[in-house]
Amino acid sequence: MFIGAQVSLYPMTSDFVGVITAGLEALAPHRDRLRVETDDMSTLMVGPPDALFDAIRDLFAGAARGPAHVTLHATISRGCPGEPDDPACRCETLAQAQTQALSERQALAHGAVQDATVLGVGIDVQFSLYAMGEGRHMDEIYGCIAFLKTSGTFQRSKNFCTRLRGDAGPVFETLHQAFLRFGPAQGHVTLDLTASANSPGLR
Ligand SMILES: Cc1ncc(C[n+]2csc(CCO)c2C)c(N)n1
Repeated sequence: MFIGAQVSLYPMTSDFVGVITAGLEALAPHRDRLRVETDDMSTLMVGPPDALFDAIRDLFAGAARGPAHVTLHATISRGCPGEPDDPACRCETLAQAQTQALSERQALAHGAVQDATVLGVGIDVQFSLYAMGEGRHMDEIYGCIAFLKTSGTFQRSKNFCTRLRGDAGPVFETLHQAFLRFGPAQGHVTLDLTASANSPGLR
């Protein structure tokens, strides 16, 4: 399986390079578990989901600790049939999910968010989970939305997406669990994510 993300920070300040650099510096502890490649548009991260979501969380928290309004956009993908298999992306939780009922996966996801580390950085998120394939894929999406509503980070449902709000720790753990535990364990699942911090619209 191939698991990874293309991630971009968009700081709303003339010092945008400083904010992006602060975010990229926060990736340092994750570079030994992920392949990280930055260019002028985005940063590619490839590796297992736990390392991937911790890295995106710390990238965004690193940028959001300053006073500037900053947004992040990420396209996160697992199991894309067009990508090469990469043993570095192996994930025990995905292997186990194949034999777990939806209710069991919801309970495990809930527990993981309860245990998430609080970072002291408040964020807003809007995201969509896409479980590719045929058949009853909406059962997985509705199961995921039921988990989101009990996660403690749910803000509201919108057309095509869900909004979360709270500390970056539990919010990114909610996203991690949605991506990992819902949709076909060995199939193609993507997550489209926009995060925002320090928005003047909230003051
Ligand atoms: C996470 C992330 N990675 C790369 C870019 C692309 N980018 C745009 S400006 C800039 C700094 C000066 O080159 C970089 C690297 C981004 N926006 N966010």
